[in-house]
Amino acid sequence: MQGVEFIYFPQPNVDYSKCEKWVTACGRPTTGKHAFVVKNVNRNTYICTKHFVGGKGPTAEYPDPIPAVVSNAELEAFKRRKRRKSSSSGDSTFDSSVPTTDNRYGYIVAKAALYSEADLDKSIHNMVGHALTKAVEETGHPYLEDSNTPHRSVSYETIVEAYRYFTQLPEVTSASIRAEENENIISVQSMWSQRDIDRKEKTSFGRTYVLDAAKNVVVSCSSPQEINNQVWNVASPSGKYRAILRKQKDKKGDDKQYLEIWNAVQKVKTINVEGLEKHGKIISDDGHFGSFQWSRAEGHVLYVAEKKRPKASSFFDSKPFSESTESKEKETARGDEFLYYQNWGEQITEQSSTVLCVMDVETGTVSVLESVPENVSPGQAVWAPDDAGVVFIGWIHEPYRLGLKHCVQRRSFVYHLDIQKNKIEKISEDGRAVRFPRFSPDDRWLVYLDTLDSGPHNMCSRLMMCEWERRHDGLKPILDIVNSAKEEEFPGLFTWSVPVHTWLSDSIHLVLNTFWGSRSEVVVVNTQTKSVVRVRPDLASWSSTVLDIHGNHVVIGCSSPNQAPYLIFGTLVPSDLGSSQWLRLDNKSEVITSFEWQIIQHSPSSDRVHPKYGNLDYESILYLPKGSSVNGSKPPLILFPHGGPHSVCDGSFAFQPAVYCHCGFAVLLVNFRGSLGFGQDSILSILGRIGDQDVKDCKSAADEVIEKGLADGTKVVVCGGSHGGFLATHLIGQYPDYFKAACARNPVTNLTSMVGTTDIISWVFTEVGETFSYDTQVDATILSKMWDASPVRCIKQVKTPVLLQVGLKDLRVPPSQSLEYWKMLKANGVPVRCLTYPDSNHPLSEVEVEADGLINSILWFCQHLTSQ
Ligand SMILES: CSCC[C@H](NC=O)C(=O)N[C@@H](Cc1ccccc1)C(=O)O
Repeated sequence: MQGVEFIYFPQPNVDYSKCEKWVTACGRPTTGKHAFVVKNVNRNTYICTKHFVGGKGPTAEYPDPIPAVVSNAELEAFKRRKRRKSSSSGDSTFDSSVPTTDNRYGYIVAKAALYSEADLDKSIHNMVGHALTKAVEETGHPYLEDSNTPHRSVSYETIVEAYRYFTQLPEVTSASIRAEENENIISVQSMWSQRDIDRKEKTSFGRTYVLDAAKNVVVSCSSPQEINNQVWNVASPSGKYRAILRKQKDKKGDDKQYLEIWNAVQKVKTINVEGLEKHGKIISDDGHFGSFQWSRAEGHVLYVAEKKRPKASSFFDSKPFSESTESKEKETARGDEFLYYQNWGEQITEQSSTVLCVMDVETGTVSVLESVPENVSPGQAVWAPDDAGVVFIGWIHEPYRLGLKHCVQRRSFVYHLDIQKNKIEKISEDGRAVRFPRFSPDDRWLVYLDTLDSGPHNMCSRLMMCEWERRHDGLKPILDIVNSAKEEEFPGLFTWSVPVHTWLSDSIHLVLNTFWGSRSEVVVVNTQTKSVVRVRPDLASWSSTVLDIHGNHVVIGCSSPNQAPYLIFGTLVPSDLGSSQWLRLDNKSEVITSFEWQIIQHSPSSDRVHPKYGNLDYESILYLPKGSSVNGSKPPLILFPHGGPHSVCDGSFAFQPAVYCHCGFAVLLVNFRGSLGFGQDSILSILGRIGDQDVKDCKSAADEVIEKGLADGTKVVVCGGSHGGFLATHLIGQYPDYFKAACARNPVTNLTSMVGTTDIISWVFTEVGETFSYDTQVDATILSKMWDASPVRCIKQVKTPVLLQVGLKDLRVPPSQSLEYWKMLKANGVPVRCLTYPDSNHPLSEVEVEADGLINSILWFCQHLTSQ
């Protein structure tokens, strides 16, 4: 392995003079806050091999380190001096018994290190960079190697190899900032997720960066450490304690949860929360119900759990009913063994009714807050000022629950529960759906997001605010719905999440994430002037997402289609955002050299202009294999529309298109009208027009790319999941000669049969332009609209071979949608192959399933691109 290695530093108690010599030689400051002197050296001190002439560590000729940052001229001078002096130091030469360091990752890293951040970053950079370069060098673009006979040049081994290279790129999942006692010293704890195809799972690992905010430098960075069983890990406001919720299998193999309290040096206690039998499972950070928060006084932890269910027993269970068992007996429900508990749909099947719980850290006792109305499932709870109560979101679950995943419009309220007075009040307006309540650092202001409580499953949000003490005087929108926006203007707030800490220290500015065209942007909102300003921490990355805020410090995840995620730390100056300071925590992650990408703007042709909303432009992201037009051979094209339809391809690093493009395909991700980030009119424009407007937007985007000569119009395939699969199956029905192959993951194929089976019935009504209410019945007129919008309508035209990928546990688009389509294709003599994944639900995102689906799709495309 090329690159940097780390070796142990000589220990003062073993060889004081060598230690002292090395300390001086490596040229670190010996005074000031970050002084490096002999007394700082301990068993965890390492030195990077780049500190030695030759860059490979101590040699007989150059046994001692030199400062890391030396110019070539300085290095030559050092060598000359050394030659003149000859080797007269008397020091022992390199001791081969130096203990080896951790090399689990194929390169050697140190735990607490004496090295420059750049050194470590270079080693990672090299590792990933070499891997990818090697992949292209050794395998070429599998498809492009011989574009006339691609089926011969591509083997699954080649694709597997390419797949493996991409699994080396971790994705950041969260980060939190903590200030040490010395306020300039900041630590950033980051969590990452990485595919491990051999273990068939995603592994999580943590890395901690220690920064000197005043000097804007990274002081040290821990090696990655795998952390797989933490459900929550949250620091107390002072940073003195941590509450960790851990899941662990018991001897029977059942998942158990334990709540642990840690101080700076040790675990203080473990509470077997399930053993207390107060509630069901504590809910994780699921983006819907879950929250886990210390009280300001640090005496309590607030969390959300599934409600305890009464024990059900059979009618024939003949336990004697005695005095001593009376109270227990009352808790059991005879004949309820098979009672149906409705859940919250796709991927939220463990939640039915939730409860708010408070754990007393001192005593380890748990109280379930009882005053939440019966028809409400609470979640996203935060402590109210003075810890006197809690503020939470309550979703109304009567008359029945509609799936919550990817659906922001579910009827809900912001509630305040005064714990002492046991009094509950509604804060938000009626007729709305609300999310993410957040108090300002001075506890004066409360903000949250709201949308209509009906209509499309995602849309433009309002940012609402009230002054807490005067909350009864009303709420004001800080950001309102934006119907349409000109180029570069703010298109409205479109977001799936708001960081737990979202305010800057002045309690005036908020930092939020939003989709802005085909991009994820971080914006600073001034709640007084209502201005919205984008902050772009790094011009080298296209998309950014704020992960945590502390004071005026922010940590932001950055990436681009061809750049793996990395972190940037920033110190914002709210009055002059342009002078904010940025610091890259990881060295620039590898730019994937096998492809390039660009944004393409589209204006619908005059026949496609919306009758009500007029001209609405849209965009797409085109990935192009590098060198694909060499010798005039154009790459085949994968048209890849997103699902939703109210979602967006935001230009952050995306695994699937990256693998496709690395394998030699041009990939076109289309943000057709109806996507997030282009104003509310764009969202509304598609309602009643799915299967038509969106289909034409995608087809014409592909036409434009082909007309520009960027891809081969005779080699076009299409793929997509869910609504993207709906578009793929529509496209092959409406343009039977255009596509050589199609791949659809859990596609919506027939709305008339899906309306009774999906967890989000409302979607079917809304998207065909009908109003949904819980008691609406489908009649012949509505059914015919649904039929007209369905891909099965054009089944007779389909000629394109179809690969179906089906999660048998999908609640969103039930497998019957794919299987119904499969039967029709079979009956009509169209080549079809169907992969069913027994334990998968809608996204097919389990590592093994994702890999199987991805590789099969590439092989399917290659097979049918050549068999004409
Ligand atoms: C009744 S199925 C509707 C299709 C589904 N829409 C919402 O869930 C869909 O297309 N799902 C997308 C997931 C998604 C949806 C919204 C935003 C981001 C992702 C898919 O599986 O790709």
